[in-house]
Amino acid sequence: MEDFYTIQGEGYYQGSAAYFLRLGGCDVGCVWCDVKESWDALAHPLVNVKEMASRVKASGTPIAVITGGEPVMYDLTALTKAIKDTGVRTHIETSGVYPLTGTWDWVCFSPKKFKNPDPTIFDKADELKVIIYNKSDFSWAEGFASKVRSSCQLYLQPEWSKEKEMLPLIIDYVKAHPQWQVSLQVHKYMNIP
Ligand SMILES: C[S@@+](CC[C@H](N)C(=O)[O-])C[C@H]1O[C@@H](n2cnc3c(N)ncnc32)[C@H](O)[C@@H]1O
Ligand SMILES: Nc1nc2[nH]cc(C(=O)O)c2c(=O)[nH]1
Ligand code: SF4
Ligand SMILES: [Mg+2]
Repeated sequence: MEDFYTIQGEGYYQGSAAYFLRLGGCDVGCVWCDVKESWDALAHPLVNVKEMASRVKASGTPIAVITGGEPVMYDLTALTKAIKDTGVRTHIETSGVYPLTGTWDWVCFSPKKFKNPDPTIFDKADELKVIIYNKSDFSWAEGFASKVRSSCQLYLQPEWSKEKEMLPLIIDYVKAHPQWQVSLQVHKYMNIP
C-alpha cells in the first residue's frame, strides 16, 4: 500500500529509525483501526519484492517493519529473505490471525477481539502489544500474557480515540502490575507517518 522511512512510534523499538512497508489487505475488521484504507488489497498497486528490498536498503535504515493491513495474509518468505540479504533487520506488526512465514528478528503480536489469533504466534512473539479500548481489556490482555514466552515484552497501548479516558487507567494498571509497560503512538504526537 505504501512505504516510508520514519521513527518506530510504538512498543519496544519506539524512537528507533525504521523503514515501514505497509502491505494492503486485512480481513480482521477492527472497528477502531487507524488505517482502514489498507483493508482492500486490490485498491493498492503490486510492488516487486526486490524493488521493496532495494528501497529499504537505499534509505540507510537498520530496521524494516512489515505492517499493513495484515501481513500474515501473505507468504513472507521471499520478502524477508530479500531484506535480510541486504543486512537489514526484519520486524513485523501482526494480529497473528494466520501462521507466520518468513525469517524475523522481531515479532510484535497485537491480538484482536474481532478475529482470534492462530495459536502458533504465542511462541514466536517477542512483544505483546494489547490495545486498550475499554476497562475489560486488561483481563483480556492477561489471558495472552499467560500464553506468550516469559521473555516476551508486555505493552498496553491506548486506543487513539480513547486515549484521554484509558491512559490514566493504563498508568494505574502498570504501577500495580509492573511486568507491563505503557506504549504510546508517539509518531502521532510528532506528526510523522
Ligand atoms: C494498523 S496495525 C497493522 C498490523 C496488524 N494488522 C495489527 O493489527 O497488528 C499496526 C498497529 O497499530 C495498532 N493500532 C491500530 N489502530 C489503532 C488505534 N486506533 N489506536 C491504537 N493502536 C492502533 C494495532 O493494534 C497494531 O499494533
Ligand atoms: N511511526 C509509526 N510507527 C508505527 N508502529 C507501528 C505502526 C503500524 O501502523 O504498524 C506504525 C506507524 O504507522 N507509524
Ligand atoms: S488487524 Fe490491524 S490492520 Fe487489520 S483492522 Fe485490525 S488494526 Fe487494522
Ligand atoms: Mg500505524
